[in-house]
Amino acid sequence: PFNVPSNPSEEDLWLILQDGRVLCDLISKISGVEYNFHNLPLPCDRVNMFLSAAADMKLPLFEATDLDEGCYSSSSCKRIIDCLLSLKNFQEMNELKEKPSNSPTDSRQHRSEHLENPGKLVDCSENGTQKGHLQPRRRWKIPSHENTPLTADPGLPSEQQSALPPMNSVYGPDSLITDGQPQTGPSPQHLQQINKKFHDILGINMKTDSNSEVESPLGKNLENVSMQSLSGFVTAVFGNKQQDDVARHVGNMLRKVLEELERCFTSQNQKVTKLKSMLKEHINRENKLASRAMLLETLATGAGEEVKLLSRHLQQIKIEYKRAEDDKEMKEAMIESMQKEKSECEVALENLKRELEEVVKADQERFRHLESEKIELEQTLKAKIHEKQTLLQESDKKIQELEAVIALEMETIKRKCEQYGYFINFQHQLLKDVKWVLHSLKQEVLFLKNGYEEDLKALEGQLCGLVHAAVSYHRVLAENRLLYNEVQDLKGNIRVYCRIRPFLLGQSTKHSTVEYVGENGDILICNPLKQQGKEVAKAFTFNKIFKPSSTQEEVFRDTRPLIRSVLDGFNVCIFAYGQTGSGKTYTMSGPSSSSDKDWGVNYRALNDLFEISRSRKDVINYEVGVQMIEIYNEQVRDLLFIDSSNRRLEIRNNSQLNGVNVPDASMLPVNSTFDVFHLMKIGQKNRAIGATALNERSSRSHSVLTVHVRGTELSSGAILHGCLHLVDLAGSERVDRSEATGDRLKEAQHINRSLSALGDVIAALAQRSSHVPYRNSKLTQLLQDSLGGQAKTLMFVHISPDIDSYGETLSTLKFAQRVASVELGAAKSNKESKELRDLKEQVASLKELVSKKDMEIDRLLKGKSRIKGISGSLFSESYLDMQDQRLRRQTLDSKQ
Ligand SMILES: Nc1ncnc2c1ncn2[C@@H]1O[C@H](COP(=O)(O)OP(=O)(O)OP(=O)(O)O)[C@@H](O)[C@H]1O
Repeated sequence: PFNVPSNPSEEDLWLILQDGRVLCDLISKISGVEYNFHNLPLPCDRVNMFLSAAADMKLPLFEATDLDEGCYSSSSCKRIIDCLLSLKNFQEMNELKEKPSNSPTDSRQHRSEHLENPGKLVDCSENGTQKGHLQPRRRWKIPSHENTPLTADPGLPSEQQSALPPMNSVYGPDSLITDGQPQTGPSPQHLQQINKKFHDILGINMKTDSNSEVESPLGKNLENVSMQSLSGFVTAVFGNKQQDDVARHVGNMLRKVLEELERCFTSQNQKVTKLKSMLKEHINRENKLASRAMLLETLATGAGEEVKLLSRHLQQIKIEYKRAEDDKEMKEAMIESMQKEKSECEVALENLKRELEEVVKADQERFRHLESEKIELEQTLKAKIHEKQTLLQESDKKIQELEAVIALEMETIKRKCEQYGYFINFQHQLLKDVKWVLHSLKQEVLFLKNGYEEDLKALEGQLCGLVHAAVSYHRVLAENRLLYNEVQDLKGNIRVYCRIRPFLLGQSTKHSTVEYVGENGDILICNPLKQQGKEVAKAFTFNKIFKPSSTQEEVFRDTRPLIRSVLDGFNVCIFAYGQTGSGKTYTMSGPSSSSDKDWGVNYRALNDLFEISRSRKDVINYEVGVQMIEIYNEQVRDLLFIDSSNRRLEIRNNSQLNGVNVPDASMLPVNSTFDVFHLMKIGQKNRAIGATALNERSSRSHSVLTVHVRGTELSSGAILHGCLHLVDLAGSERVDRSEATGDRLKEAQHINRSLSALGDVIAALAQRSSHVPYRNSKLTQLLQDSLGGQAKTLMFVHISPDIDSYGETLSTLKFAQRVASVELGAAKSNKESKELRDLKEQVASLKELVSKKDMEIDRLLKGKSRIKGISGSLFSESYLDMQDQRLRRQTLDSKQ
């Protein structure tokens, strides 16, 4: 409806818009307000009028200068078109208000779309109602990939085409606007080109269709490429490759990328130079145009119509100039971005170069290391070769030396062989001589052998004699034992010796109760203070009386034979009886600080025992054990207890237990007198523990030292047992005299009871009574095996000569006499009886026989040792042992 040519060009349309008249007509028509723009002479005033009217209608506005820039500036163009479209929408809405549409839904939709986004150019192109209006808008539509040509628009003038950037450049003119916004990234076509090149560089045959197994991330728009797809791509490309292959591939790839980048840079540089030259041309052309404009302006002053034309021309030139300037700006921006890209590429290139250099450096380092190793190895090998060569040379030398030595040795050996030959011949000769000597020696040996055999036979005879002698020796020994026992029996199985204690220091020696002591065991006791004739002296007879002057040795002398009986296998019991302080302990043990001279019966008996056992060691092997027991208040206690529990012990009358009647008491083995001393000290110490301040324990209890002897006859292996009891009895003083009460009375009663029980037992034995009351006291129970039978009993009765002890002395002697009278009674009554004389003769003859046998044994022993000496010089020890064993066997056989 406006003054528009039927087929306007783009420039025509812009010129119309710049004139402003069409715009003013249009807005007057649409708004219904009459604008008097005809009065306005200048196009810019008319445009300003339009813009103020559009502002009143609250339409989106543009700048007046936007019309000058026109289609060469996308932003200006967009603003203008937004404004016009809004105007158009405004008109359509007015039309709708006037006449309702046949398809209200479509038009409403259409309208609403325009209202929501009045500047959306796509809708304009699709809306057929806008045909014939503003045709150049087609150029600003969003280009699709299919429709966008990759070459220049043939519709454009050649000048404009040359001003546009080439279509294969990064930003083509068709990619300038996307959804109404200027596009800042590369075009899809360009990305495809890059992708293709990238594949070419990688040498990867990638398929870009949707069915391909591995899709290159470069096949998509780079904005959408994620790191996962890139890593997937890398895994797909390199996943099944070896590490070396990957390194090689990456190396190749980097090299190709570098090459490509360099190539890009060179092409970009070329383009930049080209653009620069184009820019220069533009500037030249602008200069030309400016000069032309100046010329035209001068001409315009002359011609009115021509001026109009010229002004048009000028306007056109200005537009061209503007366009050229825009073009220049765009190219500069492009150059800037390309330079930026170049610098980024250069940085990347630098990084790659640096990495490459590092890799190369590492390789070179490795190579150098390997080289140095190689050199070292070569040097080592050379050294070793040299060493081996020197060794080889040395070994060669040594071989030569050894060969020379061997040759010398061979010479020496040859010489020695010759010498040995002579020597062997000489030895042969010598051997012959030796053989001859040997023969003669053999003859001599045979002669000697015959002589020795004869000697041996003689010796054998002698040995047989010796064997017989030995057999008879043992027999004689046994006989001797029996005879000895018979002698002891004849002396009496129960013997009572009386020992008179000397006066003690401080005691008056003026009056002694002992009136007379006879040589044959008689003793007269009287009270010197009593008037003569009133009381007769009391006479007692015992086996022997020891005077106060008797020494310990003398006292023991008559006891010694009984010790021998113990070793012969008989039981012996030695008692010390008497009142307290009468000297019992003195007799049995001796004074406390005793020397050998003062030793009591105990030590002397044991000393003898060990001496005799040692003298018999060739015949019998003795083992000696000791027990020490105390009987206090009819309770048996061990005096050699080891543990602290000194418990009460039981007496078991069992003679089959080798005479050990208190098996629970400690039995300690002894090998010497010293051992016995030691044990007795322990016993006395333990006995003293029970003592009180008032009473000595020793006077209130019986102590029994029992020596058990076990002898093994070496020749026959026969075993004999002997037992020696050494009993220190408690004080025998009478109870009524001591006027004791309480414990003391009880003790005294026990003592008296046990002593009278002992007297009863001994009396029963002496009378050979059918019943012997052993069980009446612990003491008699304990000594049962050693009282009666073949056992020997010896009682030392102790009396004190002082007048104060007269009564006790009398009672003691009476008790002792009761024991002794049985044995001695008969002899006492008829001392001169024939029986006794016979007995004495018999004893004398037996003694003679025993001494003879002893002599015979001595002789045999001497002969044996002599023969042993002779045979020792003639025969070896083993031979003699053999003979000895043979003899022993023969002896045993003969015994059997
Ligand atoms: N034959 C003796 N020669 C010299 N002194 C003696 C003799 N007999 C005993 N004595 C002395 O008499 C004192 C008493 O002797 P002993 O202790 O032996 O008597 P006891 O009968 O054992 O007394 P107890 O019943 O208290 O043990 C002691 O000092 C002792 O040295």
